[in-house]
Amino acid sequence: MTSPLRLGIAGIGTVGVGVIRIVQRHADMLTARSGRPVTISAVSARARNKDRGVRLGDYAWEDDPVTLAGRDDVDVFVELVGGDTGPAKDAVEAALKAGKDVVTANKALLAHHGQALAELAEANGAVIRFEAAVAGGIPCIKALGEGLSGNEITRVMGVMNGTCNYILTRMESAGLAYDTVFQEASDLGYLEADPTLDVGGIDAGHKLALLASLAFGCQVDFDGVALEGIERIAIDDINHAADMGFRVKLLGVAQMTGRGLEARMSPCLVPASSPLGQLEGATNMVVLEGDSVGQVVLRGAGAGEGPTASAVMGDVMDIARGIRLPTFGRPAASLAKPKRADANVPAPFYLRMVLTDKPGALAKIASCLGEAGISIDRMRQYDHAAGSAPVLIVTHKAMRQSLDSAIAAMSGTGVLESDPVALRIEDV
Ligand SMILES: NC(=O)C1=CN([C@@H]2O[C@H](COP(=O)(O)OP(=O)(O)OC[C@H]3O[C@@H](n4cnc5c(N)ncnc54)[C@H](OP(=O)(O)O)[C@@H]3O)[C@@H](O)[C@H]2O)C=CC1
Ligand SMILES: N[C@@H](CCO)C(=O)O
Repeated sequence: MTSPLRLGIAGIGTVGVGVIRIVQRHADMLTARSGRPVTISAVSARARNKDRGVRLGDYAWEDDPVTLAGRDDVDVFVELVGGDTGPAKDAVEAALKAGKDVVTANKALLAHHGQALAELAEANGAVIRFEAAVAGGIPCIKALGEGLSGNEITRVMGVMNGTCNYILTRMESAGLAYDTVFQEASDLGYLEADPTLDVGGIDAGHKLALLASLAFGCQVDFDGVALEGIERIAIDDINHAADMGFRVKLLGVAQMTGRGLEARMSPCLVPASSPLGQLEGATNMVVLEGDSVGQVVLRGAGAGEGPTASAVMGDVMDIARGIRLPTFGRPAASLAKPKRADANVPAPFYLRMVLTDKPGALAKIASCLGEAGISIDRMRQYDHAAGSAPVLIVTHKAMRQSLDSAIAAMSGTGVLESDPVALRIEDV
């Protein structure tokens, strides 16, 4: 029989346990599909005696993931610890230096160190696979890197943080305030240990940076992703959007423009009738656009034990079958640093603000927009509360930079009671 592919799994939390369950449950099927058995030699985590609800007795134990990565009986190092520094990074580097292939779900690690790790892998004849790092169970890396590799990719988009989509859709369906739903998400265990990673758009930004590298053949450039979180979205924004036929989504968009690579992760208004607009709960959606294929929409679970382990195992199976592709779709040395777009493609914007209710207040705001070259499409004062006037404005297409300078000018008028909320209306 062909020699087995032997895994060393570092991290036996949610995802690691899911991977072990698949290997144990589907041993015969995996062998039949890949032509060789897939086995586990050793595992590593912090707490050796913790009951993880899965059989571990057949596997060697290592306290240190770096030692695990260097074991002679490990062909593929499966990194499911997490974090962009510390044991995850040290162990992945050790595995690659030893010429071992790496499968990881760690978007933070690759968003920050993807280029260096891809170079290290190639220098040592190893491969890195990371399907689980972007949109959990959705095989979007494989779709982009393989199925669509005959296309020039024109745009990639996605709702890639389930927690944020849960919060935004639950606010709308239950009419609840952000803080209330944030607490619900926390009680349900959805939030990362540091919730800013979710609601600040950072986790989804990591994922977008990885997709953009594959899509546009450039180095991973997480610092080039313009990030904005959902913390300032109020139930008023959700309701106004719904009145106009839109939904608010934390949307990632990456596209190559004449000005360079535009990559942003921010709350946007999308048509309620679009596939993205209809995405409910903690589900993810990735939209890929190519010059020959047109638009491809992938929808599925972006997190959780089963879906994420499914993606990890897809990568393991490719390695078992002998499929060896460069980390970001082409040799690392050929990936150039992307030129960052100095301005975004223009779009209409939604603006909500609270003004001091006094004569001329609205005129001052309108003139700030006019002086920045921004034309107003719709404007209304929608409520009144003791001296304050909430106002909603929808602009014609404008550059975000122009809008930001208009908002900066507004803050000098003395009529703003709080910083305006500005949301791009995205053409999806
Ligand atoms: N959970 C999900 O739905 C998804 C997760 N991911 C990514 O997958 C990776 C794993 O996530 P998840 O399974 O949720 O994380 P968990 O927190 O559930 O598990 C992390 C595991 O790593 C172990 N660990 C932590 N520090 C060390 C260390 N210093 N040495 C050895 N082991 C260590 C922990 O040990 P112990 O159990 O003993 O504490 C635990 O087993 C992360 O990169 C995450 O971003 C990606 C997509 C979805
Ligand atoms: N915190 C992430 C987990 C999956 O990466 C989410 O909510 O989507």
